[in-house]
Amino acid sequence: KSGNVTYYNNPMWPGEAHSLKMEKLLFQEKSEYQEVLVFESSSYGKVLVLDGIVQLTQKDECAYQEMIAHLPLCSIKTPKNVLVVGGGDGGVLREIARHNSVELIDICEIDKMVIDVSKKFFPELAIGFDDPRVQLHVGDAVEFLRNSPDGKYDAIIVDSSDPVGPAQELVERPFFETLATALRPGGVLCNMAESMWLHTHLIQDMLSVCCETFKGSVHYAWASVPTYPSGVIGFLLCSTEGGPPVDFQNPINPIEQLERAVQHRRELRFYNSEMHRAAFALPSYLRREVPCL
Ligand SMILES: NCCCCCc1nc2ccccc2[nH]1
Repeated sequence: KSGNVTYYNNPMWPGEAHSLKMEKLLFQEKSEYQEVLVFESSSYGKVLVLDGIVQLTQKDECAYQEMIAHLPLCSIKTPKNVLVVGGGDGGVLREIARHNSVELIDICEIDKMVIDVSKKFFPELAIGFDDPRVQLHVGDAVEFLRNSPDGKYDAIIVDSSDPVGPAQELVERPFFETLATALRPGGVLCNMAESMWLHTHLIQDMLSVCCETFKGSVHYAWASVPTYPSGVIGFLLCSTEGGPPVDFQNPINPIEQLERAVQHRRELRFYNSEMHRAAFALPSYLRREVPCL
């Protein structure tokens, strides 16, 4: 049926309602972990919703997928082994594949339905799974990392949903410690870090845990994503100690050099080295609130 899909009273945006006009309902089922919904919107293309929270739309997914992948990968010289936690829609894999220094892309997604739904309705994202470097692991990332050798990864990207469901454990201290152990010295972590307008306390909590856990550098960056409540989404960037210091604000491995190398992939729509630098400019209230920046 067509009409408006409106989300009231979600704890992620108390006191607000967010609405998109729906042309056609395409998929709605409960997986083992969450409700998975796909609909054709009037103005943002197809929309993927998990437990009532918009995860991506065809129109603005580029901002999120490109930033969460290239902010970390353009901050180190030659990323080789990369791990994606979550990311079952495949969009981040599509972006990582642009980096020809990458040799292995492990992805650990807990909900197979997200992968299957993306392949059916979002082929321009699920194309990420076609890259021969991708190794798919369906399951819990905590379990996956328990069996992973220390210091295996140059970069880890946590493309999670909100910590109000299957992703709850991904924002707690033990998991950040597990991530730090899985990274090589001077390795980088980038995880989805909510809205600086709505989740300052959650961001503050995550940042203070990361300042203690990652003895390298810890930074917060953000991007405009109109279909996320408050219109912005943040990224937490951390590097482990013991390697060359990582200066997140000045991409040591600029995407523009890579672009010349690999022409046949879909071109970037959002990320570039200027947007990379700009993403770390923070409002004063956040700079004051955020320790160790
Ligand atoms: N896994 C893709 C990213 C998911 C982000 C979901 C998200 N982004 C938000 C922004 C403001 C409020 C709630 C939000 N929930």
